Amino acid sequence: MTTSTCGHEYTISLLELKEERALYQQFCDILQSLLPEQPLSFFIRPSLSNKEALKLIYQQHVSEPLALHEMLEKAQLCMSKPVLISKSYTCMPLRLDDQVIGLLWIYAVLTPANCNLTAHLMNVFFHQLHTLALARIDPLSQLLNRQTFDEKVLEIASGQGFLQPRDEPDPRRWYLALFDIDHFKRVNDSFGHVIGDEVILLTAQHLKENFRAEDYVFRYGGEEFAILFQAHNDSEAQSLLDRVRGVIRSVTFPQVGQVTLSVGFTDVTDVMQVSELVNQADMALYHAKQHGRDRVVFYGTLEGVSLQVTTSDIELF
Ligand SMILES: Nc1nc2c(ncn2[C@@H]2O[C@H](COP(=O)(O)OP(=O)(O)OP(=O)(O)O)[C@@H](O)[C@H]2O)c(=O)[nH]1
Repeated sequence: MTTSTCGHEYTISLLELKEERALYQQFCDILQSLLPEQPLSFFIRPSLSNKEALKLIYQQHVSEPLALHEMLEKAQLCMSKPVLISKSYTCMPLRLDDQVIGLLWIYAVLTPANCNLTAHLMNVFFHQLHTLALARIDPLSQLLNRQTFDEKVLEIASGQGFLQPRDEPDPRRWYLALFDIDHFKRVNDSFGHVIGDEVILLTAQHLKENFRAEDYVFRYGGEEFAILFQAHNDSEAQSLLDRVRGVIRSVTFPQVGQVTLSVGFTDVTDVMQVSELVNQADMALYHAKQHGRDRVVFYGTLEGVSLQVTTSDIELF
């Protein structure tokens, strides 16, 4: 962070950033230099999804922080105000569609000048975050798009989680699953592309709802979805994917009725190339398609079998 104290320079420094992690870091650096003596906590929902809980991003000089639910309750007090100032604290909530998607809580009363500048910079930060988030979204399904996929896989394979890992004694590992809607061409041919698009959208929503907020759900291609998710082991991953497959199988899609999915998955190791990882999940998906569809296949169970699949048979992405 520069030593500048100029609001304009702070604004420019936020708008220049094209990567979310750097944007968070910059905003936290700004808070540190703008409010060096103030105890504060800064929370945000990193994906801007209202399903996700607020995460603590930054804290300084805080000895006894308020519980998050207390903060949220207090934030509700300023529904129509951009900033809430009491005798002992200043609260700046960020809102999107009536949801609090971020919260800066300062355990002190700011001067009006500092308060205005901080509120302004918080809005600049949020709008830049929102712009970056929109560039990562597929417009039809509202899932993360293909362009974001490689970036996230590399991030995960190199051991950098964007979010803090859950505090569990038995850590979970990352897996990649490829979901493909079965006989989707028939849906388009029988009902038209508009209904086909609706099936893609509804499937995307069900997938998103059935994975955790910290997992990543992508629209990978036309009727294909890629999921980066966590499980303790291979059998837990298999059960989770089978459950999701079952959920979608039980949905009655308007006009179309039942839709099934084939799924191939593999575990993510830190030495993998993205292409190798996708190739493994794709081989498992291919196997699921070849063995009746509407099933989940783990790449790790394909030893020997995968060798029978010739490269020309595999639809690489
Ligand atoms: N409506 C709609 N259709 C799409 C979209 N993207 C791809 N498709 C169609 O999805 C269909 C995929 O067909 P195939 O690759 O033959 O696969 P399938 O019919 O699902 O058969 P299996 O995968 O073998 O079960 C093609 O007809 C594409 O035109 C999209 O965004 N919207």
